[in-house]
Amino acid sequence: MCAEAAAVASVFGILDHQALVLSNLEATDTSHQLCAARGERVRPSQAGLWQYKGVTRTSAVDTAMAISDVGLPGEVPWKKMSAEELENQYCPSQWGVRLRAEEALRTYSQIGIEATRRARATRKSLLHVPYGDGEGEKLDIYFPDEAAEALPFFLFFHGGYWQSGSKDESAFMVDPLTAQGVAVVIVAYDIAPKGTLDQMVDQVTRSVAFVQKQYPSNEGIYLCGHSAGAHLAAMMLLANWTKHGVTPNLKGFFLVSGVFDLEPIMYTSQNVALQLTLEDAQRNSPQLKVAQAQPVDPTCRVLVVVGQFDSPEFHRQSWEFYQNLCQGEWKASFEQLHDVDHFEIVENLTQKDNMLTQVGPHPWQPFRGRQHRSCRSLLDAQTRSSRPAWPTWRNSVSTKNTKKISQM
Ligand SMILES: Nc1ccccc1C(=O)C[C@H](N)C(=O)O
Repeated sequence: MCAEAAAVASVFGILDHQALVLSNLEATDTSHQLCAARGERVRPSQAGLWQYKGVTRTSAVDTAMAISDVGLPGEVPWKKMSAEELENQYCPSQWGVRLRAEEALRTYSQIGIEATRRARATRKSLLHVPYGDGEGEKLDIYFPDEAAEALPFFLFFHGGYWQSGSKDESAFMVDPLTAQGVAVVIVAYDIAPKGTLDQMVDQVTRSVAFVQKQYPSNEGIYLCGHSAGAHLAAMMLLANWTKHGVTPNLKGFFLVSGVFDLEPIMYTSQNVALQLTLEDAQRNSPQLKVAQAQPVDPTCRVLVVVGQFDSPEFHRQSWEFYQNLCQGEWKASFEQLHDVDHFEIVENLTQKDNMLTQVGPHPWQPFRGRQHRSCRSLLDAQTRSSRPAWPTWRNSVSTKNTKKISQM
C-alpha cells in the first residue's frame, strides 16, 4: 500500500475492496481478497454496510472524496477498475441495502406509477402538452389548487440511463409540491435507442424554453433531475439560450444522484443502447465544462445531492461535479442524504417532510438561508449543514433523512 493512499485510507476509512480496486492497495480482508482473486463482484455485506472490522465507518462519500485525491493528478479511479467492477459501480440497483436489485427496480416503478395516477386523479393538470413537433416531445403540468398569477415551476427529468423511464411514471413530487403552491412539470424526452444524447439534451433545452415562453411571469424555474435526468438538468447549466429566443428564469437546480462525466459509461453495458463515442461523451459531459460556464443569474443555486447508498463512483461523480461548480462562479451546495439508495432518494420525493420537498415562505427564493460552501478542503463536507433545500415555513424543518457525517 503506498504511503499516501494508506494515510488517506486510514483517515477516511476506505472500504477494503474499494481501496483494492481503486488504488491498487493490498486488501487485508481475506473474503474480499478471495472475491477479487476469483473475479467475483465485491460488495459490502448487507448487514454491515460501511462497516469494517467492527468499526462503523463514515460513508461512501468519504471514500469518493478520498479516492478523488489519491493517485497522480489527472488519474481517474475508474480507469483502474476491472470491467466487472466498473459495471457494478454503474449498476445502481446492486447497491441498495433493503431490497435486492429486481425488487428495488420494481418498487421504484410501482411508487412512480402510483404517484402519477394519484397526481392525475387529484390535481389540475395539462397532460401530454407538446413542447416540440416530435412524437416524444411532451410534458405534463400539474398545478396547485389555489390559482395564482405567478407560480414557481419545478421541472423534473427522470432517470433510467437515458434508455428507460418515462414521464408517465415519474410524478413523484407532484403531491407535496403542488400542495405548497409550486407547479410541477414532468418532461418526456426520446430515450435511446430512438434518441441520441445530443437529441435528449436539445429536447430538454427546448422543454425549459417552452415553459418560460408559456409562463413568462413565472416566479422562477427550478430544474430537478435524477440519475441520467440529473445529467440532462446539469447540461442546462451550459445551455446557450440565445438560439431559443428566450432566457428562462432559472433560479435553482437539484441534481440528484447524477452522472456528470460520461466517459466511464462508455465502458459499461449501458453503452450498447447509447453508442457513445469518446467525442459524444466529452461533448455531453458537464463535468468538463461547468467551471468555465457563466451563470445567467448570479443568484441561481445548484444543489448536488447523492444517496448514502449510492455506489462510490456515483459519490465521486457528485462530489467532483460539486467541486467543479465551486471552481467556477456557481453558488453550489453538496448534500449526502442519509439512509437512502439510488431509488429511495426519489421515492421519498412523494413525502412532504423530505428535504427536497420543503418549500419556504418565499418559494421564488428556494435555497434562501442555505449556505453554499467553498470547496477549500475535503473536510468542508463534514461541516455541511443539514438544512432543507427550500427553507421551511409551514412545516418544521425535518432532518429525518439527513445526517452529518460526523454523526454517523
Ligand atoms: N438509474 C436509474 C434510474 C431510474 C430507473 C432505473 C435506473 C437504472 O439505473 C437501472 C439500472 N439498470 C440498474 O439496474 O440499476
